Amino acid sequence: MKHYLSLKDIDSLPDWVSEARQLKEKPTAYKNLGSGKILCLLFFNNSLRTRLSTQKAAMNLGMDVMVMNFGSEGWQLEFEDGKVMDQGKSEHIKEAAQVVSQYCDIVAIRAFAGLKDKLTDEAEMVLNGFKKYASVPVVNMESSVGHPLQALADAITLAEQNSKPRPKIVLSWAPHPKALPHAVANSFVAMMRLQDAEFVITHPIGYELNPELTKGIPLEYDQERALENADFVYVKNWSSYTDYGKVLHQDPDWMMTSKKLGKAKFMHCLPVRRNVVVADAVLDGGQSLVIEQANNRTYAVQVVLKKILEGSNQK
Ligand SMILES: NCCC[C@H](NC(=O)CCC(=O)O)C(=O)O
Ligand SMILES: NC(=O)OP(=O)(O)O
Repeated sequence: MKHYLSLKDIDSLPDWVSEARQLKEKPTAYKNLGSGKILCLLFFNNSLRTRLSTQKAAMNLGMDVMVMNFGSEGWQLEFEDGKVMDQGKSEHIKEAAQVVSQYCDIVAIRAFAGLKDKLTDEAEMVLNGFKKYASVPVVNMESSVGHPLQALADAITLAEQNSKPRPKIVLSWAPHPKALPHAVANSFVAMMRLQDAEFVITHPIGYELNPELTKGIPLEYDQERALENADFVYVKNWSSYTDYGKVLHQDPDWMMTSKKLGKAKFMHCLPVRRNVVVADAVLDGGQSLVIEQANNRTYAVQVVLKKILEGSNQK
């Protein structure tokens, strides 16, 4: 494997999950694999988990890590071909990606959706720009349309917590004051296609995800009905896809509560707005898996980095 850009780069999810769980047992078992290798993390958006878990995973593999925040520290990058660069953008992706490649062995990138223009976001300019012009493997740390490291971590958490042959898993939309991207929900849906589970999506009318990604998956607009007999409830806000990037309403009735959750386990990628997305009692109770999900981010990205390092060592 060269890049890790989406779940399509996983050849066998069960194998990767089991390898990640082995790494969790003995995190420094491959300390020599990354020795002398450098990972460069480029952030165009904020992060807590992705940044620290990726640094930790790289260190577990013996790699050195460099981090750069483009939002506040880097030059503003231009992505358009043939552009007359006489405005605010100082550097073109063509030079930036080639230069960064000279300083590291793997580059990992976070660049969220702008949520202004669907076509621009779906073009994945930042990730694809690096993929095109960088000469080192590229890892997606949440792009416009996907968060495949989160989905891999969630698959690890489900494997650890599930005791049924075919659990019922519900992806439930929640209210939020800001317009948020579709990336986490999209990758969760893609990951669920690789699971043996009864999977249902629930959200208010107008919050349908990209129909190409959700084709064939049951959608239930009645949240209460969707949650009946659920084993796992994955809660997440996203903005409208059809009325692109808009917050249509913030219906507080969609917040996850202990009553609605019933006996199910609660999942969320974090960061989460307490008492808007989910009630305190759920996060503070024994059915919440959010802290373990964040823990598993380390082993998800560690398995990705390990596979890239093993691949590049074979050359
Ligand atoms: N990587 C995890 C989620 C990141 C982002 N959430 C956020 O921006 C929430 C920010 C806030 O609550 O202000 C998202 O939904 O894609
Ligand atoms: N879940 C997640 O990606 O968290 P951060 O945005 O803090 O990295």
